[in-house]
Amino acid sequence: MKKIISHIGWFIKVEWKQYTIMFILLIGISIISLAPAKVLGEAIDIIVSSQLTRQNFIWLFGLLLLIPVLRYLMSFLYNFMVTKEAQKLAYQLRSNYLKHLFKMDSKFYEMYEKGDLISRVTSDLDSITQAATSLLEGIIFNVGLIIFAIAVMGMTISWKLTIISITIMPIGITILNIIRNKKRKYIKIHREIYADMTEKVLENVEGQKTIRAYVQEENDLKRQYDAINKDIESWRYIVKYENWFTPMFEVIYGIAYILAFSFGTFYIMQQEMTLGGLITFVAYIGQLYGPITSISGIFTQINNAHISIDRFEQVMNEKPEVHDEIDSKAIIDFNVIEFKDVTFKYPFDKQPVIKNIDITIKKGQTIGIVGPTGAGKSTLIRQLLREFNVSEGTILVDNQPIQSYKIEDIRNLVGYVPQSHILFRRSFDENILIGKPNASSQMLDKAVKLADFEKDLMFLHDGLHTMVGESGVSLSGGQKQRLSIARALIKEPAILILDDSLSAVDAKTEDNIINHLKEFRKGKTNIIIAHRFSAIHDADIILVLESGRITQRGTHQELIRQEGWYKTQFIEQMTMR
Ligand SMILES: Nc1ncnc2c1ncn2[C@@H]1O[C@H](COP(=O)(O)OP(=O)(O)OP(=O)(O)O)[C@@H](O)[C@H]1O
Repeated sequence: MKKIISHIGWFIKVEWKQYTIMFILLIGISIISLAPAKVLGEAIDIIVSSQLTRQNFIWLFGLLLLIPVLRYLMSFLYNFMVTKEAQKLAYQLRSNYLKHLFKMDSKFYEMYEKGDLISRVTSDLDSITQAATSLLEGIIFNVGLIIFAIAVMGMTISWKLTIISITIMPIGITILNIIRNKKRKYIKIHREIYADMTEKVLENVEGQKTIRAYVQEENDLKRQYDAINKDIESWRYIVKYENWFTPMFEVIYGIAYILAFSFGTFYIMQQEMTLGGLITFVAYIGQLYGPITSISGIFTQINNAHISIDRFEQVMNEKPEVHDEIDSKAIIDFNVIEFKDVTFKYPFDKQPVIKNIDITIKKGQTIGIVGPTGAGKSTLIRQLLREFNVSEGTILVDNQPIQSYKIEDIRNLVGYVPQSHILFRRSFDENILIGKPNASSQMLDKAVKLADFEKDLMFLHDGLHTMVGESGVSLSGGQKQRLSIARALIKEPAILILDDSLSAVDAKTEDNIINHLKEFRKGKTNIIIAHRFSAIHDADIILVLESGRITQRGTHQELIRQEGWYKTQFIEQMTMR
């Protein structure tokens, strides 16, 4: 409870006026809920004692009519407000979470699976929001109703009967507590199993084409069913205790009725209470059932919310290792970038992927990077995106460590075209404009031209306004590559990185793009990772990376004269042509 309040205290502080009105409404609703039984009891006593007059009748009739109308109005207002507050809170928590995810670095995304992150912002967040809003109702309304009912029963009907009837209640409440404690143990496990199931469903949706291509539907479905079964199994544990104990609570509650009825009849005979009093009393016993079980439900909700808050806060408390310092410097262009003895190891790996790298990248140069698959080419160049901190050595930008600059500025220097192209379900131009949202239409046209995408436009029914299908499925591999290149080019970045981004285009298109880069990116830096040497042939410097180390460097002409990986591969590629 304390945890929930401290977690959403800021929200209650901001919304205190609404919370105060809701508090007053709930007290009103709980008092008014008790009124019909009381009026009915009074009416019966008046009838039994033959004191029913026309005036009494109109008065009682009016009251019985007014009570539900008032209750309806108050409940309507309360429900309206509570729903609005729940939505506001969910919006705030969700947007804070999403903002936080954007701040996190690549290490964080290696630690958490997508499905897990999604379940934290959906089911966990729902349980926090629910607790934060329904707790007020649960506690104020139910506790209020129990207190008022017992007070009315004791003060206006019979203290003795009240004490006799409610002594049985603690046993019932203890039973409800047992159920709650047993459930708590399994809820945490269930949340983890649920996250795992979400991850598997996501993987299945993303990879369904591959699964179908390899006719693996049955195997994959089996994996899915296993995950779903595990989820159901864990939920079964949770409801098991409920199914065992809830009927016992009903039996004990029934005893309260028997006690009220038998002792009540006895007190009527003793003329210690009236028939109307007993009817009101029994009606109140009935009215207490809901609040008592609800309060136990509230404790379950509190438990769930505690677990969810822990899971939610675990993510929110993660700090990115790659972050800005207060005195981080701004940078809009550079002259020279130097890798000095850089070694890098992925956070959860034992061995470094790139080792003792020394390179100098000057403004205006075109650098080619080649090497066997898995040699570390992408890893090497992605260091410029500041996804991770290097493990050893330094990267200097104009003689200052790269960490001393604002991360956003460093990323803004770079236009990175990755190997796997992420296209969004937006139009072609919107996909390109992600590179520079405020670009003019001339800049857009130029980027399309430079990426050699112009020729594809005639096949699009609505030109650049045509929608790209889900994850770009309606595009060929080469079209996706060129669209991604246009996105990077529109940014007019100081450094353009093509990470094996020409692998799916034909030789002529590759030639066109390389020629466009030479022509239009004069004075800017291009880094091209490629397997086909034709793409890096004219680079100022070509680096050969093997097993994470630079084994050769030089121009194409220099490298084909040296014995080594480059010459061997070059001859192989020439003979295959
Ligand atoms: N996020 C990651 N976490 C752990 N290891 C990784 C990660 N990304 C890449 N690796 C590993 O680092 C090594 C180098 O990968 P990298 O993608 O840099 O090579 P590459 O030379 O670009 O390969 P390719 O030519 O096939 O694209 C590989 O062994 C790969 O498994």
